[in-house]
This record gives sequence, structure tokens and C-alpha cells, in this order.
Amino acid sequence: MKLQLRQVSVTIGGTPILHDVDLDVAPGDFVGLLGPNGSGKSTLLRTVYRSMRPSGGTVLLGGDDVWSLSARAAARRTAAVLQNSPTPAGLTVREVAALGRTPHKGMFDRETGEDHDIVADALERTGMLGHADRIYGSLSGGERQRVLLARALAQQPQLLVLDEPTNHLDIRARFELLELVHTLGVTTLAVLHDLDLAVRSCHRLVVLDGGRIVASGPVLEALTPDVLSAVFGVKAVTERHDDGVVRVTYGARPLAKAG
Ligand SMILES: Nc1ncnc2c1ncn2[C@@H]1O[C@H](COP(=O)(O)OP(=O)(O)OP(=O)(O)O)[C@@H](O)[C@H]1O
Repeated sequence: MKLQLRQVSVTIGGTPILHDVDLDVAPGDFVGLLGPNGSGKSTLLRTVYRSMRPSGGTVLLGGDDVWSLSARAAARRTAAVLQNSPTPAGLTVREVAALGRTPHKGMFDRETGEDHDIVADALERTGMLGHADRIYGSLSGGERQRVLLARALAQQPQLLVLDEPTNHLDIRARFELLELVHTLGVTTLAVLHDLDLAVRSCHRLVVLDGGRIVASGPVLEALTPDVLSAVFGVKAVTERHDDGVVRVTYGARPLAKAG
């Protein structure tokens, strides 16, 4: 399902945070949202998963304004994996993942065999099925992150919104998680701080700076040396290597301002 932002702006307490953002994610595309600290990435995501109403502009999912949908209808379409998501204390891993089924069920509906299978599949795909009966609060940060992704998968969303999903994960788990997201084929918009992971994993990139989109497109077109220098302050190049993998290579003295 395609996601379109049209002229989206956000102003908080009189301070403009996002300025007329236009952004497209095609069905099935995995788009990385990059930018320095404070550039507005999380705020942009909030307008998509309905946590912050834009001050202007529209957010369209499958052609429908997400802010005109009921919260429940929107939740059936969009799943978000966020930093520090509040999670009820005392639940098991399976119970947390099963929360992803909530938007698909009536208030008094019980879990069906199909729900059970969907949750088990989500836990299996995130490598957490073996921990299904553990208390969520007892997990490590990386394990929690996987369970939150399992909850999102159990939601069977048409749009996946991820805010720094690889935070807390060790290097192998980072690759595994992004590989998993890539293979899901679900339309995905993900804030990523690791530029090298982003260029390997994403189909396209969008770069925010000061609340404005300053570059977007296929990875090699979006993350040019000029953008890396002007936006991120580093000397680096993005190039496709002989093995076909796109990588970001940083200079020996990577700080652009260091001359
Ligand atoms: N509720 C709020 N009230 C006041 N300012 C806010 C609020 N939310 C965000 N901001 C400000 O808006 C700007 C963008 O914040 P945002 O969290 O979207 O940036 P970000 O690109 O996700 O940053 P980071 O990479 O550090 O997570 C920051 O200057 C932040 O302080």
C-alpha cells in the first residue's frame, strides 16, 4: 500500500519542526529516513502513525487521509516499532506479540487458532518463539526490540513504520532484522542512523535536515558526498563495490570540518 505525504508541516509551540514535506513510499518499497539529530525524523513518523496531527498538509495511505480514518482502521493498516514503546508490565513475550492482533478483533473476541498461528509465526520470524513464555520485562534491550517487531508483524500491517529499529541490537542482529524487513515485502518507512546499514538495506532514501527534505531517491543518488558533508558533516562516499553491495566509506579523517 502506498504512502504519500503532501506538504506536511508541523509546528510545536510556535516553532516550525517540519516544513512542507512531500514524500512517497511505493507499495512494497523499503525507504530509509535519514538525518542528523533533531532534523525531524521522529516527528515525521508520528504524523504517519497518528501520534501527532500535522499542522498542515495530508498523509495519505492507500489514497486515504490517515487522519480521517478511525484510530482502529488506521491501526489495521499501520504498525509502528518505536523507541521506548510503553508495554504493559508483567506480560509474557507471547502476550505482547498477541497485542498486534487487537486492531483486528472486537472487544470481546477471544484469540482464535488463526490468531495463535499468526503470533507464533511472527515470533518464529523474529527468533523469539523459544522465549514465548518469558516475561517481556526480563528480556534484554535487543530481545525486546525483536518482540516489538513480532507484535508489529502479528498486526499484519500494510505499512510498517520503524524508528531506529536496530538500536540495542548487536551487529549480526542488525543485519538479520533489516534482512527480515526487506524480505517481508511490506511497505516500510524506517528511521535509521547507521548510514551503511541504510544503504545496504533500503530501496530508497529520504534525507531530512532542519525539517526539510534535502535529498531523496535511490541510495546512490540520495546519499552523495555533498549530502554526507553538508548534512552529516562527514567526509565519505557511497559506492557500489565489486560484490554488488553498496557501502558508505568514511575518509581517514571523517569529520568534514576537520579539513
Ligand atoms: N513535543 C515537542 N515539543 C517541543 N519540541 C519538540 C517536540 N517534539 C520534537 N521537538 C523538537 O523538534 C525537533 C525534531 O525532533 P525529532 O525528534 O523529530 O528529531 P529526530 O530527527 O527524530 O532526532 P533524533 O535523531 O535525535 O532522534 C527537535 O529540535 C526537537 O527538540
